[in-house]
Amino acid sequence: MTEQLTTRWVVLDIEGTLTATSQVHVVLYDYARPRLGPWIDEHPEDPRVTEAVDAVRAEAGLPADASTEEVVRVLHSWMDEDKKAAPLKTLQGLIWEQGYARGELTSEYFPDVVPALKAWRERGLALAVFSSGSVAGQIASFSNTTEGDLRPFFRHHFDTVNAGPKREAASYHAIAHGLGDPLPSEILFLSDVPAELDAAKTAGWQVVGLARPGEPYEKADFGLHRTVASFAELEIDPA
Ligand SMILES: CSCCC(=O)C(=O)COP(=O)(O)O
Ligand SMILES: [Mg+2]
Repeated sequence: MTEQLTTRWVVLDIEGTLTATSQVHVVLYDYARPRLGPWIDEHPEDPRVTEAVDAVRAEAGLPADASTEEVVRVLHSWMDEDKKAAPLKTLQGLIWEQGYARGELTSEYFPDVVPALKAWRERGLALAVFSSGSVAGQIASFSNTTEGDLRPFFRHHFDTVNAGPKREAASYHAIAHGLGDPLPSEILFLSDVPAELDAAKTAGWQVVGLARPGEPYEKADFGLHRTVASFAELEIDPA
């Protein structure tokens, strides 16, 4: 079934919406896992790294002088449980940035994604991203994809640091402000996670859930939210 919508902005989640969850949990997490310890030890002067490490220690209840090994043990356990903790996302993003720049990582999207993004842009819609992945990691991931460099597609990037938690309405108010304060009803959020859709809806946004076949949220309870299995089911006109 086709869902017809009218909007100015389309804000997109990444994992489970643009890309398969396995791309993040297997490809990207496996790339980051063995590199976390060396990255921390090799960047003692980088405030992004030292602040993230301090934040891990604090959040995990480790002493302020806990070793890299202890910090990495916590980071690995967070990846095992897919905890979307900001300091983990910061460190992963830096490592992925290098991986994409070196050509060791290439992003792959669901087949319906890039054709839809192109069509929406051609229609004059503006695109932005809101993901738990850090802004640096997001931008890097769009730089080297199986379909080329997609960075020019997106006007804004938001993460849990510059916007806030994905399951809180306040984050969507902050994003709307970052987009230049369009009417909330002129922003459409696409995500696979019902709680994220709830929060965006509370902020007055339009929302559509992605119930993609084979993905963890395929059979989730989306409540009253409209859902599609693919972007091909979305027909979006500019407001
Ligand atoms: C290269 S972006 C990596 C995405 C990521 O780390 C992540 O946790 C995705 O979460 P999302 O909020 O996009 O579902
Ligand atoms: Mg998601």
